[in-house]
Amino acid sequence: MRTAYDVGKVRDAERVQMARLPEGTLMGRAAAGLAATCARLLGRVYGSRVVLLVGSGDNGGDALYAGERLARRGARVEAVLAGSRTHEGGLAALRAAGGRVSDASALARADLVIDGLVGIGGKGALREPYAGLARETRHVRATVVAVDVPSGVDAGTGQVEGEAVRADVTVTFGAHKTGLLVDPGAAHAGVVELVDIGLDLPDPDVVALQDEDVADLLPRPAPESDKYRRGVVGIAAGSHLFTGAAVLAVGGAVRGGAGMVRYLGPEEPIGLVRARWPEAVTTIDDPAKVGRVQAWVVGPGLGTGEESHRIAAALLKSDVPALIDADGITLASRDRALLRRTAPTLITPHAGELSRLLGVPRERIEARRLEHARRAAEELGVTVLLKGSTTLIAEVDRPVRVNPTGTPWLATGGTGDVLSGLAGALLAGGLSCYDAASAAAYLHGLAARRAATGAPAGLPYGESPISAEDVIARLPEAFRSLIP
Ligand SMILES: NC(=O)C1=CN([C@@H]2O[C@H](COP(=O)(O)OP(=O)(O)OC[C@H]3O[C@@H](n4cnc5c(N)ncnc54)[C@H](OP(=O)(O)O)[C@@H]3O)[C@@H](O)[C@H]2O)[C@@H](O)CC1
Ligand SMILES: [K+]
Repeated sequence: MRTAYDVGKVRDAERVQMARLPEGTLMGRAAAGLAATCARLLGRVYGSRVVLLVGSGDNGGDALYAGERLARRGARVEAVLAGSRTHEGGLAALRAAGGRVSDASALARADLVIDGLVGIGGKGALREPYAGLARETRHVRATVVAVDVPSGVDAGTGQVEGEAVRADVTVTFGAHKTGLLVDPGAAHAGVVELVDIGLDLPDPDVVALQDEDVADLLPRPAPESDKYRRGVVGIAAGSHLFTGAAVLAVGGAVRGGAGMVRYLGPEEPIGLVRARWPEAVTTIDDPAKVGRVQAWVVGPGLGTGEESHRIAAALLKSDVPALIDADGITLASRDRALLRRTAPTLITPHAGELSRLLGVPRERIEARRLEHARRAAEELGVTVLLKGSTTLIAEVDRPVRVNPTGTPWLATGGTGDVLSGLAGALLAGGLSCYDAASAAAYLHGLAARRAATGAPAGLPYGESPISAEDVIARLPEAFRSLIP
C-alpha cells in the first residue's frame, strides 16, 4: 500500500525530528537521496551537465546541496537563482565544490534539470520568474527531476493553478505528499521516489492500494459456497431509452463474481439483458416482485422521471447496501431523502454529478477533487467514489483511497455502468462500501488497461481505444492477475 500525508502532518513530523537532530541533518539526508537518484539517472556523473533551478526556500537548499554532491563527482553544475534570496549554506557549498551561478540559457545545455523552485512551501500559482522557468523545462531535452513536489503543483491537493513543472521523476522526502497521488498533480510528478529522512508519521491521509492489497479484499468462493452465499446483486438500471446501461451493468456484475444477478427493468432492456446475459434473472418493473438480494445497484440509465423516482425510492428503502449511480444520483440531488438509509450507501458520481449533489461548480470539483470527495462523504453520510482521471474513494474517518490503475481510454460511454455492476457484485459478496468501491475501481482500471494495450498477449506495442464491452471482456484476466 502506498501512503500519503497532508503537508501539515509532514511539517509537524519534521519539526519533531529537527528539534532532536543537529541542524541541517534532515536537509543533508534529503540532498543525499536526491543526489543519489540524479546520479543513477545520469548513469555517468563525471562530465555531465546539471542545471539547478533554485527558489528562495529550503526546496532550493535541497537542490543546491544535491548539486554540491554531483559537482564533487565531476558534474558541471550550474545554478539558476530565481528567488529574491537564496539558501546561503547551500550556495556556498555548491561554489566550494566548483559549481557556479548561471542564467536560464543553461537549460538548453543540460543533461539533467533539478527543479528546486518551490516545495511544500509553495502557495498559489507560480509567480515570475519561477513560472517562466517552469515553462522552459517543457522544452529541454534533459531529464527533469522535481525536488519534493513539481513546482507549481499544490502539495496538499494536487491542484495546478497556472504554470507547473512536468517532471520525469519526483524525489519526495519523508512521505508521499497527498498532491502527488491525485491529478493533475500526479500527472506532473512522473515516477515518484521516496527518500526516507527518518520522519515518524501518524495515520496517512491518502492511500493507494496495490495488487496484494486488492487480492486480500476479493471474496473467493469456498468449496461449500452456493450462489446465494456468494451474494445476489439486484440491478435496477436501463430504460426504454437507455437499454445499453442495463446490459453493461449486468455484465459488470456477472463478470464481477456475483453468485446471481437479479435484473429489474422495463421489457425492452430485459429482452436485451436476457439475450446477452442469460444467467441473469429478470423482473419487469415491479420492485416488490424481486426476490431477496444482498445489495442493490440503482441508477445507470434508469431515467429521472416520476416512475424512476418511485422505483429508486422503493429499492433504497431496503436494508441492504446500495450503490447509487448516474440517474440515481440525479434523482438523489433532487430528493436528498433517497440517501438517508439505514444500510450502507455508496455513490459513484463523476464531477458533473457531484456538482449537482453538492451545488458546487463542476470546475471547482475538478480542480480540488480530494477536498470535494471528502466533503461529499461528510455532508451526505455515504461512501463516495468520485470518478475521473484519478478515481477517489472517500469515507468519513478513513484515508481517501486513490485508484492507481486505469487509462485515459476509460473516458468513454458505458464504462461507468460496468463499474457499477462490478462494485455491486462485490458489495453483495460481503465487502464494505469502501472496500467494494476500491476493489472495483482497481479491477476496472486493470481490465481497461489490458484492453487498451492488448497485454499480456505479446509485447506491448501501443494502445487503442476501448469500449465498455472490452472492459467487461477483460475482467476475468484482471481477476486472474490478482488471484493467480
Ligand atoms: N522542513 C524540513 O524539515 C525539511 C524540508 N525540506 C525541503 O524544504 C521544503 C520546504 O521549504 P520551505 O518551507 O522553505 O518552502 P519552499 O517549498 O522552499 O517554498 C517557499 C518559498 O517559495 C516562495 N514561493 C511560494 N509560493 C510561491 C509562488 N507561487 N511563486 C513563487 N514563489 C513562491 C516563497 O517566497 P516568498 O513568498 O517568501 O518570496 C518561499 O520563500 C520542502 O519541500 C523540502 O524540499 C527538506 O530539506 C527536508 C527537511
Ligand atoms: K520543486
